[in-house]
Amino acid sequence: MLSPKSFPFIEATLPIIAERISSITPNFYNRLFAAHPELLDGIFSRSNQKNGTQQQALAGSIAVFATYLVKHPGTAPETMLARVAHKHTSLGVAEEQYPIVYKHLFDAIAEDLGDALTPEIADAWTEVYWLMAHALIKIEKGLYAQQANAGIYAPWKLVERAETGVDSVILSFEPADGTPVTVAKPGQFVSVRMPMADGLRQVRQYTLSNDVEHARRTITVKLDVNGEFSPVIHNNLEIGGVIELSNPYGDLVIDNEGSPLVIATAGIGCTPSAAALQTLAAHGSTRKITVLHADQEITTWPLREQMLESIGKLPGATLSTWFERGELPEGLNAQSGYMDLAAALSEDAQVYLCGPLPFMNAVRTQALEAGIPAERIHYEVFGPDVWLAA
Ligand SMILES: NC(=O)C1=CN([C@@H]2O[C@H](COP(=O)(O)OP(=O)(O)OC[C@H]3O[C@@H](n4cnc5c(N)ncnc54)[C@H](O)[C@@H]3O)[C@@H](O)[C@H]2O)C=CC1
Repeated sequence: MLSPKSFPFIEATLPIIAERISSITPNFYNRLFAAHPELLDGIFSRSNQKNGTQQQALAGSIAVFATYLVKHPGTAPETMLARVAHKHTSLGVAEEQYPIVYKHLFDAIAEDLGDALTPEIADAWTEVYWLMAHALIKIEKGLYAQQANAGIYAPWKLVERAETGVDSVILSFEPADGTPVTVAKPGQFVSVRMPMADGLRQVRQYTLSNDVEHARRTITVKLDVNGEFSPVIHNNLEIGGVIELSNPYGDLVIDNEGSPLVIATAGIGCTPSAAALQTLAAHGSTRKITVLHADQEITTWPLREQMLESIGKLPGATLSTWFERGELPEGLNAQSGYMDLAAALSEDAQVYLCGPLPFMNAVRTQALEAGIPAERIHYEVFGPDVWLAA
């Protein structure tokens, strides 16, 4: 909890920090990478640096955390902290890195605010930083301790590869050494680390799309021709090829039983839902599940066969689909255009969303307007969570 001494300084400077934070974070990352270029090899994504989403996500999380301390003293933004901690642990972030981030972040703040940063204000924001850092370190230690091994990455061998939808590929890996395998949960992701053409390693997180409870990792990767990572996965990885996968992380997990579920996905955003449906079916779940999926057309829907097979095994599941073009398929409760969530919602529903950001904005608004409280609307964002800040 924020000390009474710091509270008025944070309350008074929150608007100025919130306004300046988006120009402070780019300066912070420049300083950090100048002092620690090794962090660009296998931890930070240079694409997210270039397109600014990493800076936005950091700025957003600091602003959200400080606002929380001021508006709800004694509580913490649990969802945000858990989300950040799961991402950090999938990258191997360690306690020793927090003082390094502190130094460069506060140097950037000092440069930006100049004389306006009095010692009292600096002390108050230092307290905020360490409250957030210690909260994260605690969660991250707990997450590391839950793993079957003490490492960050282990080598995994590609054993199966299949095309799905358009431009997407399902990749299944088996352990390439004796590292003990953590059993994953549906909805979790792994970090994938691979060397790029210039030798620098890059990392991306991919949701497990199948086999979550087995000693096997299956991910589904959509090709982004303008991206850096997915073309390497698509073009350079052949059966027998070995890459590095992290232990599984992610807190957006769907339980076998409970109140009615509404799972609304679009495009490649169906990967967590495909894993959840497969696992629910394997456990013989009788939960009431409304599956909604929107895609460009029937042939562009990735993991379609797997999802339809799982839905067929779930007595409580129903499916509705929306397609922007092409002939509407039979038997899939298909409609033209964008998804309309309203008809699927019941008062006690837990709603899970995953898809491109414009889709999530649209369906989240529909759910809120239909009276579903925000805490029952869960979502997965691929990449830095710029949505949370917004
Ligand atoms: N949760 C996340 O962070 C996700 C992010 N993405 C990002 O989005 C990119 C595009 O993903 P694709 O699968 O190619 O999606 P896409 O561009 O094929 O769109 C899939 C469907 O989303 C729906 N949609 C799109 N815009 C909408 C809007 N304004 N309102 C309502 N519905 C809308 C449409 O039904 C569309 O067919 C990916 O490359 C990825 O970077 C994709 C999936 C999940």
